Amino acid sequence: AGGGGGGGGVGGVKYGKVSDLLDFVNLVSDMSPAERQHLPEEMGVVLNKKEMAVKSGHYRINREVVLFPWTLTYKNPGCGLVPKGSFGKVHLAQDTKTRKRMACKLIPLENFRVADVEIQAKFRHENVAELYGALLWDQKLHLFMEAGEGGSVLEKVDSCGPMREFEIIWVTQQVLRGLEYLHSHNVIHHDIKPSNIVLMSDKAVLVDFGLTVQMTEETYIPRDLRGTEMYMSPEVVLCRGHDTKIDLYSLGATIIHMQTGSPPWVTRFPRTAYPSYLYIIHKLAPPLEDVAEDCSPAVRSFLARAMEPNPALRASATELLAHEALHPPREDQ
Ligand SMILES: Nc1nnc(-c2c[nH]c3ncc(-c4c[nH]c5ccccc45)cc23)o1
Repeated sequence: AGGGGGGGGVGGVKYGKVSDLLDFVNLVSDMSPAERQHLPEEMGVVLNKKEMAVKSGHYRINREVVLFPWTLTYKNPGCGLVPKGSFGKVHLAQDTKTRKRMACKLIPLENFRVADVEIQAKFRHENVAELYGALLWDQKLHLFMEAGEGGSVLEKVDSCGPMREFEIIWVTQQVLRGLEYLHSHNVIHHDIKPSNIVLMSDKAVLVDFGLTVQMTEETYIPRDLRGTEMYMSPEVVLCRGHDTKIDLYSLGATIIHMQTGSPPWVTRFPRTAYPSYLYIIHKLAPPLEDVAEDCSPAVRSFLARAMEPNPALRASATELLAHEALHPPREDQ
């Protein structure tokens, strides 16, 4: 897959379908380090025929595409490289022929998991960052994806401070639509937090599927602790099995971060004194004391439903989308 064929050219990059891309990434990830040494220099599958112009089987950095540091939308001193995702640096990329701007995540082969790509390739939704193609150059996998040029919610909050309630409601609706779709396919994102929500002019999308899990049973029994502590639900901390409801708890924690500028817990339990929050979450969740003082009663009620400690009683994405907090009466009504 990807080697030599397709595109009628000499390079190893071809246009293909999702199944071709999955064959390619499985082939590459199954290889031993020794076998990887003998891979062609350039290899890959491009899904997005419209906006990625493969030329005679080639799609080369600084030829068919250029990568450059992401000039942050805000003035914060970011090094121009987007904060690392689960296992990769994210650059801004631009196709030299179509001018299409994309996000390009570089993942060293030794860190690459097929799950990184599989979910994004198989499940397409307007609130899930679209995967445009996967290419291998000098032992690094380059994932080309839909770019959120407004940066992530974390950058926005770090640079501009707490968000206003109507902005929080807008982001929450977008995230819930993406989660409702993923959960309807038994997919758990597993790392919902401000840095994994990126902004475009007209929507927000979920990114970083490196910890994603596709459930085959009612409950997912984890082998390891996955996610980011401050946004983690009590049932994940307990490690006795969980389901898609964990993403809604993490969304609640993300809302607290958007409205106060800090994740839950850290203001009351400073990181300097608490190396881990797992016990605190287990004993004290939900962190409703960390909800912003000026939070509206409707959003406060939303948070109680999203962060209900018992996942069986916690609201689903569909139920939360119907919550009154997301349908505030218009000013003039
Ligand atoms: N870990 C991860 N896996 N996939 C992505 C990703 C896909 N499309 C994207 N678009 C934008 C950004 C992004 C994050 N912080 C930023 C700050 C400034 C500008 C852009 C950004 C990240 C992505 O990120």
